[in-house]
Amino acid sequence: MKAAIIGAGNIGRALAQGLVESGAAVPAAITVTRRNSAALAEFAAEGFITGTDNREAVRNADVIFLCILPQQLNAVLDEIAPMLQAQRQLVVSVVTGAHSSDLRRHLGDEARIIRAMPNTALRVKASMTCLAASGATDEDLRFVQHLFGTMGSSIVINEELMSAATALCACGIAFFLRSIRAAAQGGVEIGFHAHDAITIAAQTALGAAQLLLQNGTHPEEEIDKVTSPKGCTIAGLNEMEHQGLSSALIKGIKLSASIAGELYKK
Ligand SMILES: NC(=O)c1ccc[n+]([C@@H]2O[C@H](COP(=O)([O-])OP(=O)(O)OC[C@H]3O[C@@H](n4cnc5c(N)ncnc54)[C@H](OP(=O)(O)O)[C@@H]3O)[C@@H](O)[C@H]2O)c1
Ligand code: PRO
Repeated sequence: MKAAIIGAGNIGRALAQGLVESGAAVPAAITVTRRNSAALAEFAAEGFITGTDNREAVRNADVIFLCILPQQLNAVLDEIAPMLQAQRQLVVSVVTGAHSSDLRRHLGDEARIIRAMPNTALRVKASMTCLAASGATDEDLRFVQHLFGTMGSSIVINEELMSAATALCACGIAFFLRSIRAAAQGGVEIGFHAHDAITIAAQTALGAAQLLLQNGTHPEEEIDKVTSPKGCTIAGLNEMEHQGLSSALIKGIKLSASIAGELYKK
């Protein structure tokens, strides 16, 4: 696979690294672009093809990943549209809030488009990626599912749920990271050095996630196995709930999803 990553920022970086780490592509088959050429030096040092010319990057690619900000999308689409060969090339957009019909307005009716909503854990092959196809073939979708599957897990969703996916999955990693940081700060208050507190909190979070993913259980079922009667877990949990833990997460995710849906229009 020859890939073009248009927009080598945070998620473009994670994607480039994930593609290589997972063995899906070698650096020499991936062209990464951004306008600031100095910022591409580290990619070049790792063997990626780099450049500031999006058209040139698209010309040589089988798969084009759009990794620019929503407000940068229209200019990029207009720039690459004349180069795009729908028969030969697949467009994968990770851009928040831009519907496939928005992309199609610029790229034409024939364009094969898949929207993807991964998170930065792509770079450690542990992303959750939500996918929705528009005008792409079943084979395209299977290919992209496989691709993101090598960098974690992937799930196909209705495109109308893409803003919800953005909040739960792409922003979600920041929400869980903040939770781990908060737990670690609590850990420091009760006696651990910061580094140990983060290691303990992060591994504990990983264990919690693996219990759910491997056992297919509901979180509350696993919690019931931890909360001894009159014990310290239920005391801690109930205090967190009195302080609004679940409510804060739910409200944050709802706000995030509603803003995700508006970002492209701004
Ligand atoms: N970050 C995440 O975790 C995440 C997860 C899922 C989806 N997304 C979505 O992915 C997109 C990118 O997010 P991000 O966080 O990676 O943003 P970012 O770090 O700002 O990256 C965007 C990149 O696009 C480049 N760029 C801007 N205009 C360009 C152009 N005309 N041609 C080529 N490159 C151009 C920018 O570099 P120059 O200024 O040097 O051009 C920048 O490196 C957004 O739509 C976001 O909603 C992000
Ligand atoms: N980062 C982007 C944002 O914060 C979209 C999901 C993750 O807008």
